Amino acid sequence: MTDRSRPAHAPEDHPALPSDKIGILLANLGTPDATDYWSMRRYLNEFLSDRRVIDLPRWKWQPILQLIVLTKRPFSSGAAYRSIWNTELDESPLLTITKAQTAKFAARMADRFGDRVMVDFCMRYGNPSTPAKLREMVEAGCHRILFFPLYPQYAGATTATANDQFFRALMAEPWQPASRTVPAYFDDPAYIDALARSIERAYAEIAGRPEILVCSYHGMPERYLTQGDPYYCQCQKTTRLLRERLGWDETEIISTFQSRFGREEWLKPYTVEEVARLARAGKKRIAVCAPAFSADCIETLEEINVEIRDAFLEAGGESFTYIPCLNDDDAHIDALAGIAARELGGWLD
Ligand SMILES: C=CC1=C(C)c2cc3[nH]c(cc4nc(cc5[nH]c(cc1n2)c(C)c5CCC(=O)O)C(CCC(=O)O)=C4C)c(C)c3C=C
Ligand SMILES: [Fe+2]
Ligand SMILES: [Fe+2]
Repeated sequence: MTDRSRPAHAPEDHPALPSDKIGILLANLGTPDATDYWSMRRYLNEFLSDRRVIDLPRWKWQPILQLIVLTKRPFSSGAAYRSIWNTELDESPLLTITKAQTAKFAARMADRFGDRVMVDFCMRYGNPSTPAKLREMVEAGCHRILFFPLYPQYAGATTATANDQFFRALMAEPWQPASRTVPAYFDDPAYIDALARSIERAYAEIAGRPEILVCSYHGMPERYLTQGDPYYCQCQKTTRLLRERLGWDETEIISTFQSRFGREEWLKPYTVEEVARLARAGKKRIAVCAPAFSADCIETLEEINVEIRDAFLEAGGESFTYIPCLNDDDAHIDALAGIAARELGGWLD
């Protein structure tokens, strides 16, 4: 319930106003509401019509998207989502994990700042939408909002488009809250430490140490890098900092890029080709982690843990360990809470 009261010294007939709060709105990519053809089509249409994701001119891309991609892909992607779906809650894993992260993060913020801070999450595509969640926060009396895209590495296709959607939603507010966005945290020591600890934990449980750790990042067209997107460089830096924190040498950890979409050249090496090459080069045991994803999703649970695993085993590999994303791991939530507290500087003093 929104806490409303008449401002001090205001006339008797002044409308009651909601209390002055600070909102922290966590944001992730989005996910379909269901796995049937139309739910998948609606989601993919919104996602793949975003010019931050596919930057081709509309006249060129929209006929290909509407007449070719969206007649086929909703079937194949729907089948992939069905294989990982959370049937108990009837939602995608990304949504289940984002809810768990938000609950833990909200508890951390309440411990630190009490009830002046309100925490919620939204998605860039699909539900819960960014405009709907911004409206709820404003309605609850948030006059300041910290918008927090949950992508460790900045990409135009993720961080910037999430921010764009938030700014568009702000345009519709008659009393616009003061707003800040949280920058990428690819080199944040607490995030690197949380990743390192998750890897140390996984390695301690594997019988026979993996010969190499593959850090598989979601890919993007190579052209975006040459046009100035820093994503590739931030991924490389995350891997280097992780290696230094683990105290490993360069032969024990590499960066690769997955999820190629379309015919253009994407960032290389491609994970699916690299794991097969490693197997053919005699590596029998590998581990794979996915530092660009704050939550496990179709790209990790299906693409890495099924397709990329198969590619390694078919090429002669013997042991493939997928190390889950940080999800609602305490060290991850502590890292996110530390970043948020820093970015709130001056608002709660
Ligand atoms: C983590 C960073 C991400 C970048 C960079 C990114 C770029 C990017 N993605 C596509 C196309 C697709 N991505 C899809 C799923 C997806 N992508 C990310 C993250 C990044 N994408 C996440 C977290 C997810 C999972 C969502 C979930 O519900 O689990 C998909 C949909 C899945 C499918 O149909 O296979 C597509 C398509 C492009 C073209 C792109 C380019 C910059
Ligand atoms: Fe993607
Ligand atoms: Fe994929």
